[in-house]
Amino acid sequence: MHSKEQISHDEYQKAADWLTSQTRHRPQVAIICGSGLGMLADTLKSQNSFAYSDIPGFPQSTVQGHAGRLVFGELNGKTCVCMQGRFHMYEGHSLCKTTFPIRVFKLLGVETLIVTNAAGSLVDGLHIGDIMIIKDHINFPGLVGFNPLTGPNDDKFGPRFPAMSSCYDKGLRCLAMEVAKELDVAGIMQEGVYAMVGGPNFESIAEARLLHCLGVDAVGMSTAPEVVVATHCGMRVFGLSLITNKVGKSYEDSDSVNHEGVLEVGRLRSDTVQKLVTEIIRRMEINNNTNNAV
Ligand SMILES: O=P(O)(O)O[C@@H]1C[C@H](O)[C@@H](CO)O1
Ligand SMILES: Nc1nc2[nH]cnc2c(=O)[nH]1
Repeated sequence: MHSKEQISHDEYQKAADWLTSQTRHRPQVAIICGSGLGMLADTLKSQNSFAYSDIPGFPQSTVQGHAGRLVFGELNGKTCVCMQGRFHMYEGHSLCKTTFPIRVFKLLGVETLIVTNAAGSLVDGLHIGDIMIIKDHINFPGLVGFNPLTGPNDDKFGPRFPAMSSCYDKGLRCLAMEVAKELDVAGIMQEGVYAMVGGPNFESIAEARLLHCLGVDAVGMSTAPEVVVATHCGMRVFGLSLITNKVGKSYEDSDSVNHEGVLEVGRLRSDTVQKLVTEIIRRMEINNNTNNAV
């Protein structure tokens, strides 16, 4: 599935112009809700929401737990746009379609992207229900050429060869830990490395052992392409993985993971994730003088 699909600048612009004509909100922060974490969008005040099917160029969500709505609104003094449902490579979307909303957000003036996901833990220190602040990622599809930036570079968004050595903003990671301490949830939070695999199957035991050997703390099926595209166009990025399951590394393990279980942990922890993100957004500094539109 090495997609050659290209999306022109005009197509991103068309979606951005349509949204601008439909809502008075001009978002500074975009939030992507992971599996089972869609209720984050419900916290926005003065909401305007749009079904993905109504937005020019948007793909459709096909996964349970991903509603398929873009919600605009205010959160603790910041204007936000929330993806209630994301797109995954395994749904059959090309990677440039999977990441289509990110460039639309850029054109809307978004400066900061907050990504959330559900992920399986590969290490002893990360338990079900813990929240991992993403420090770095391994983009497995990207390493073998499945990258949303493949194809002619759109210089209006960013450079041909973008650096990825500091894509998860350090200031926001420190802020998240401070907030976690104040909310008394620091005990379930730590930084770690997220790896994206293509999915949709969960890991075999041998794959889990390989990921563990490679230094992966948590594994999932999303996020890295979104972060690559956001970093390429100069956005500040913050990411959280909710640990929904342990990834079995022993042939003696009898537990096996399933999507319903993943969604259930999302529901159980939604309140904590919501409080954390809301408070981080409240304290986050926004550079109002930056005109990010390209
Ligand atoms: O959208 P995210 O990355 O949170 O979803 C994860 C990966 C799969 O889509 C699904 C598996 O249960 O959860
Ligand atoms: N690949 C993968 N994705 C997940 N999403 C939630 N849990 C998991 C997991 O164990 N593996």
